[in-house]
Amino acid sequence: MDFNPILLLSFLLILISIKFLFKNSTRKLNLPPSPAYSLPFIGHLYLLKHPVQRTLLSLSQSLGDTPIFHLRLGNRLVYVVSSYSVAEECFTRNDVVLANRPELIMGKHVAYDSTIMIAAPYGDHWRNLRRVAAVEIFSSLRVVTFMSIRKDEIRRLISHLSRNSLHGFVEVDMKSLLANLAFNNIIMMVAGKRYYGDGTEDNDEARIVRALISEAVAGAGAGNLADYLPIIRWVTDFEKRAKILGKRFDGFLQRLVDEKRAEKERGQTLIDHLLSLQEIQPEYYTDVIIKGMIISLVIAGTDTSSITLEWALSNLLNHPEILEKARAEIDDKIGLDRLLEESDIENLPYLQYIVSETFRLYPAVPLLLPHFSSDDCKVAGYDMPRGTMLLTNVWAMHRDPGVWEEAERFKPERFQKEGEAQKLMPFGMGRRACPGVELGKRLVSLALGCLIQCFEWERLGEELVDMMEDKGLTMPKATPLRAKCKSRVVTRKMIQSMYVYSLCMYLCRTP
Ligand code: HEM
Repeated sequence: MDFNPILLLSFLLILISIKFLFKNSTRKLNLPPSPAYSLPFIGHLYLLKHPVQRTLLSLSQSLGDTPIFHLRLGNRLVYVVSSYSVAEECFTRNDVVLANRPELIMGKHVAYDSTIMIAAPYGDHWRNLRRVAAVEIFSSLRVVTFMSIRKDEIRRLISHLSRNSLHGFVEVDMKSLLANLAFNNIIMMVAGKRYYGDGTEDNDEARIVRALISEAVAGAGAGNLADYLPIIRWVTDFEKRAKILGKRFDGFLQRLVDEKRAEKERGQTLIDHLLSLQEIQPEYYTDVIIKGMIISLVIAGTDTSSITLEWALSNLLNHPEILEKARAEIDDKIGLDRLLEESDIENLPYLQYIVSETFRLYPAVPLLLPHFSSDDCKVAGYDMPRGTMLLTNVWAMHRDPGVWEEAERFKPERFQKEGEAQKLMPFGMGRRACPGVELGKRLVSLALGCLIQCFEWERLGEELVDMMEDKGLTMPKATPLRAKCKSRVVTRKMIQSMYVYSLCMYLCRTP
């Protein structure tokens, strides 16, 4: 090939001008502080250790307790916010600009090219998904209609726990039982079927689906190197695994949709409603839209609720005096003749304080989902260029000693003070905040209240329950919760009434 010096010179000149322009444009920007030593190519990625929320808090402390700082993570500019007031500014004044989501590998392969509600960019398509979900799942009417599902699933959990615990303490694996409760609850709303309980625990599909959810949630966290460094995509099998996961998830979702489609009459589940919409507007309500809606709810609504319950129960086991106080409140207001109902929750302030304190110290999504700026904006007086990823360290905000007295202590009583709950942000804020707040809070409060009312609880031994967190998008416990429980008298009464009810139903049906 001929060597052309003019071409080479022009190429070098272009490179120098691009570098000069880029330098000039970034020099003018007033960026928030940043840790020293951003290495070539990887930037600050070498600092990102698990659990990421703890690392990010240490970094903000090392920069003089700054409420906002920036990191260069591979080829991304990332802002980290750890103060309520700056987060509030992001999700009020800058809410539209920051309502976007960054493109992540899991989003591409598991979330139908980031077209599903949790991952979609801000715009008409996302607005439409939220509108459909608001009508079909999150409206006050639907939340009340689904109450019978929550109640039924919790009764089944109690009945399962009581099986061997009527006459003494038995050891139970609470992590998987709570995960089953949350998953059944969602899938009943979505498809009208349940996967766990009734002796179906060993059902192959149930085990596969639980593994799929765990893998998707674990791989979608903010600490995933492959999302920042293209080379990691090439040299590891992360992307290949994400593709396989996406295919397997899709297979499960398609089966759910096809099962419903094959039924002769349309029922009242979310899939039924979406299939009816598909008949009217087939070009918009495609199977991908329906499957995307289901996966959004399954991923966002399962682990979040069950993990919160696991943390709450772990705290009660480590603080028996708080557990006793909660039980005394329930016994006093409801007694031992009937099971706690959702309508009782508003009369159980101490139970509500325990739930709020769990959301404070153990927010299920510690960094919210990542946001992404679709335009230049200003945050806390600093410039935030278009294309910046925003991580909101809610975990750190909820432990800020300047905001919370004895911030590290599990102390539900703090919420007696009016206005304290308004300082929490476990569901995010603004346009992109969690639409499942009401469903999540109701399930967590009712399930926790019933578990306190129906059982005595003990730790496995003298040792406190381990309270370290594992990695992922949500904040699972590093050590899954196992505990000992023993049925109380109210449980026996509930089981007897369930038997009587089943017997009556059987006799009514028998000619
Ligand atoms: C204790 C329970 C729950 C917690 C702590 C929780 C928390 C959150 C958080 C922090 C976000 C991200 C907000 C942001 O990025 O700014 C979120 C988003 C979301 N949550 Fe929840 N959630 C819970 C339960 C649920 C339930 C039960 C459902 C559905 C049945 C649900 C559906 C969603 C959806 C669809 C999104 C994505 C919203 C969007 O991007 O437009 N969540 N949730």
